[in-house]
Order: sequence, then C-alpha cells, then structure tokens
Amino acid sequence: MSKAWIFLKQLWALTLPYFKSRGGLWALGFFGFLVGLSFVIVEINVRLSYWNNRFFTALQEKNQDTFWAEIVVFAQLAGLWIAFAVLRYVLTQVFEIRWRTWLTNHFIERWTRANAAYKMQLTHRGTDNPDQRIADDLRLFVDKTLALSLSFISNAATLVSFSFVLWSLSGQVQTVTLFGADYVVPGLLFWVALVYSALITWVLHLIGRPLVRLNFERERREADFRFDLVRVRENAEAVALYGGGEAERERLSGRFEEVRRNFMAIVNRQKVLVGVQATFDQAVILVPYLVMGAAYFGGRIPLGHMTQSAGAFNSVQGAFSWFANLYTALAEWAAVVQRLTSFLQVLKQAEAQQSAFAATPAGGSDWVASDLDIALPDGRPLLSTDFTLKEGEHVLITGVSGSGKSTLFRVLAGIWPFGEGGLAIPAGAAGKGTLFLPQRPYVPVGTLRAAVAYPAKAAEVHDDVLRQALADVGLPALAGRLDDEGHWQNTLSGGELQRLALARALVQQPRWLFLDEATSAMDEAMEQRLYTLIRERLPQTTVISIGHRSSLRPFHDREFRLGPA
Ligand SMILES: Nc1ncnc2c1ncn2[C@@H]1O[C@H](COP(=O)(O)OP(=O)(O)OP(=O)(O)O)[C@@H](O)[C@H]1O
Repeated sequence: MSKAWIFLKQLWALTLPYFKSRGGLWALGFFGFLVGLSFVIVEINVRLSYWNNRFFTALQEKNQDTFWAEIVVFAQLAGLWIAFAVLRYVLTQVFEIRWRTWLTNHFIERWTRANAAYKMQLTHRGTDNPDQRIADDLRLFVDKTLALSLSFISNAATLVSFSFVLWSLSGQVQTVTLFGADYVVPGLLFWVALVYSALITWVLHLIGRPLVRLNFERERREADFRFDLVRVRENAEAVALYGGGEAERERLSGRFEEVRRNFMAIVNRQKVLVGVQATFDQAVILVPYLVMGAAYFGGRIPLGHMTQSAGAFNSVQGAFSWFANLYTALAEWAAVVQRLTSFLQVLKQAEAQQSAFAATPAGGSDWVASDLDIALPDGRPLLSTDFTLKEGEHVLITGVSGSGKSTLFRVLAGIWPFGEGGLAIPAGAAGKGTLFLPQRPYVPVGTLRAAVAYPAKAAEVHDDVLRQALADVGLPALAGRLDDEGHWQNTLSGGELQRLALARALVQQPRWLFLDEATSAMDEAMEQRLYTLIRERLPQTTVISIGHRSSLRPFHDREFRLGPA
C-alpha cells in the first residue's frame, strides 16, 4: 500500500468518529457551511480579477468616468470580501474548538476507562508520552486538518474558476514561436501554469520528503524533554536531598541536545526547501509577462487584459502548487496523524486486553484462587499459588521483597493481565465493595475534601463524615481545612499521606479492604492504633494486608507467606 493511501486511511479513521457521533450531522452541516463560505470568497476573487481588467484598461485609455465607477465597485467587492473572510475565520475557530473538545473527551474517556492508561504503561509499546498526544497532538490534528482541508477545497475552487478565466484570456495569446516557427496552443497560459506547477511540486517533493520523519521525531523528542522536566519538578525534594542537581542538569542537557540536533536537521532540510521555493515564487512573477509580452507590444491585448491574465496565472499556478507550497504543513500534519494512529492502536490493544485470569463473580462470599500462575510482562513466571480468602478472616500476606505480593494484589484488583489461572470473586466485592490501598497513596491536586473522598466525588460525601475520618486517623488539624486547595502529595509527610488514605477506607466502608504496606511509613504505635481503629469502625470489613512487621500479626487471623519461607 502506498504511503499516501495509508495516510488517507489513518486520517479517515481519526476524522470519522466525530462526524458519526451524536451531533455529527450538525457538525457536517457546519463544515459544509464553512466550505460554502470559501466558495463565496473564491467567487469574489474572480469578480475582482475582472475588475482588475476593467480598471487597468480604463487607466490605459485615460477614461476617468470608468476609473471612478470602478473604484466604487472595488469598495463594494472588497467590503464583501473582508466581511466573509472575518466570518469564515470566526466560524472556523468555533468549529475547531468544538471538534477538539469532542476528540479530547473521547480520548480521555478511552484512556481512563478499563485501566487502559495503566495497561499501556505496562506494555509500553509505541506510545511515548500519552499526555502529549492528548494535549498537543489532538490540538494540532484538529487545527491542521481543518486548515488544510478548507484550503484544499478553496484551492480546488480557485483552480477551476481561474482556469476558465485563464483559458478564455488565452484566446489572444496562443501563439508560441519556437526556432522561427509559430505554433498555436489553445489555452497557452493555462498549460504554462500547469507545467510550471508540476515542475515545482516534483522538485519540492524530492527535497521535502524526509521532513515527515524529522517532524515525527521532533514531537517525540520535545515530549521526552518535557517529561523529564516534569519528573525533576515532581521529585525536586528527593533530587535536592541526594544532591542530584548536577546529574539532573547533565541528563536534561542531554535530552535537550537531542531536541537541538533534530531541530538543526529540520533547518538544514528546510533551508534548501525555502531557497528553491523562493526561487520558483520569484520566477513565477515574470513568467506570464514573458508569455504575453509579444501580444501586448504587438497591440493585440490591452494592459488590463495582461494584468488580469497575470493575476489569473498566479492564482492557477498558486492553486496547482498548493501541495508544494504547503509541503512543511503537510509533513507536520502527516506526523501528527501517524502519532495519533499509533497511540490509538496501542489504546485499542489495551482496551482489548482482558485479564488472563478467568475471573468469575462467584455467588459465594470468598475469594478463591485456583492454580494461579502469575507472570511478568515479558512472559517470565513470577509466582504460582492457590488460596482462599474467607469473608471475615483477616489475612496477613508476607514474603521476601520481590516475591510478588503487590503483583498478587494487582491480580485480585483485575488490573494485571499477565498469567493464567482461575479467580472467583465474591458477589459483594464488585465495585465499591472492595478498596485497594497501595503503599504510595495517590492524592489528586485540588481541595482536601476531594482528596479524602477520592475516588468518590466530594459532593457525594457529607463534610462531617470526612472531618470525622480525618480526626479518627490522627489528622484533626486537617479536619478544618476541607476547602483548602493544594498539592497534597508533595506537602503531607509519607505517614500523613498513608493516614489520609486510611481515612478514605473509613469514609467508603468497603466489604473488603486490601492494604499493601499501607501503614509502612508510620511508627509502630500509630500503625497499631490505626489497625485497632479499622477493627472498631469497620467491623463488617475483611482486611487483607501485605506487611513486613511482626507487630501486625495480632491484627490478623492468619499469615499467608508467598515464596520461600
Ligand atoms: N510492570 C512491571 N514490569 C516488570 N516487572 C515488574 C513490574 N511490576 C513488578 N515487576 C517485578 O515483579 C516482581 C514482584 O514485584 P512486586 O512489587 O509484586 O513485589 P513485592 O513482593 O510486593 O515486593 P516488596 O515487598 O519489595 O514491595 C519484582 O521483581 C518486580 O521487579
């Protein structure tokens, strides 16, 4: 399949969903209106071209009445042109933001649904920086698709209209003298424009071809650089404590060096392109006059005829070389389409990736794992086990570091897709019936209220419940600050973050609570206080913990050890 065909297919696949969505028909109508506006502007351009002929002929003939009459006509045409151009600009922007809003929501929805973002990260195939693809690439895609498709249509209309104009004006200019012999070529100016444009397109295509790959690389390198900057910002404290400024500086400079090299490669290619294009652009000014010179000086055509023909020639030639003139924009557009397509492919794979564990929502009240063989993303076996977690029986899971305890929790949570085996999930464990608290709590940026209620919506939980939970976990000072906004992940201490996460358990009261070293950052006294609290406040909740401390044993009914004893 040719590259152009593949590109068109990818473009189609990215464009179609919006027009097939609810409100898609309306969007299609809106786009049709924009196309209509472009046609109107081309029509005004044609009229201006004829105006040009009359005006310059009037000048040549020193006809003052016609001169003033044509000034009025020009003011009317120019006024209309300006009004339609502004209208087209505003409506194009409105259309653009509506389309981008829809696409962005669509991508965010798919990325966050069914843990696709996590699965994509696990396999990490062909998707650098999904954040950049959703933020930047979608913006560029909509912007370029709209701008280029509208200019394509507008150029096609210009080409057709002005080709007629040029053809009809060529009536008096169709004799070519070659080696002393005269040849009659109907539509001479039109053919000259065609051949000239074909030549430009071909030459610029040869020079500009590598720009597609270079632009693709550019987006990736810029995103990698930004990602590293964000990581330094987010881990600024740890970097400072390690005294890692020097190391970070070197790494960031190294990353930027890749951006710089790619930039220079683009400039090197582009400078040839710009030079050749500028040469063609300058030469084209003279071409129509060279063709018509003999007819003008021979008195066969008036000045107005010549200036109109030159204008029409430029319009036709400009429309013909649309592809060539917009080569860089097309290259960038192709790169964006390619990046979004590969993102979408990996997203689709992640969506289709089912957990390899035959999970059955059993009618029973226990979690039953039979012949679980858990593997790593590269297929290597990690852990084989069988067990039953009975409702009401608190279990402490232990094992050496790296034995697969957290991964077992991931399997139980249904987010780990590698391995095989059977897993029966109790009916009451679905949805809000189960809460997993990881070792490193995640706290969204925003109000403290939203942080404690997470993942429930803050509005769904009464403030008193949130305050009580914070006081219970030993954070009474925060209880009065529910409205405070902050980057809590960075400002609270490790132990405070874990307590905040346990407050979520008190708020949500799940039937099953899985704690993955969720108290590891606290001192033993605080840890024991919180386990006692959970027992008191959540008497109906079965707690399954991962932990290393022997002081946790009294809070569990049995210990389940993974791997070697
Ligand atoms: N996304 C991943 N890709 C590759 N390997 C992974 C991934 N996640 C976990 N592993 C590997 O699987 C093994 C088990 O990891 P896991 O986090 O389950 O161990 P753990 O028993 O909880 O360890 P610890 O007690 O240190 O927290 C480790 O060797 C880890 O490197």
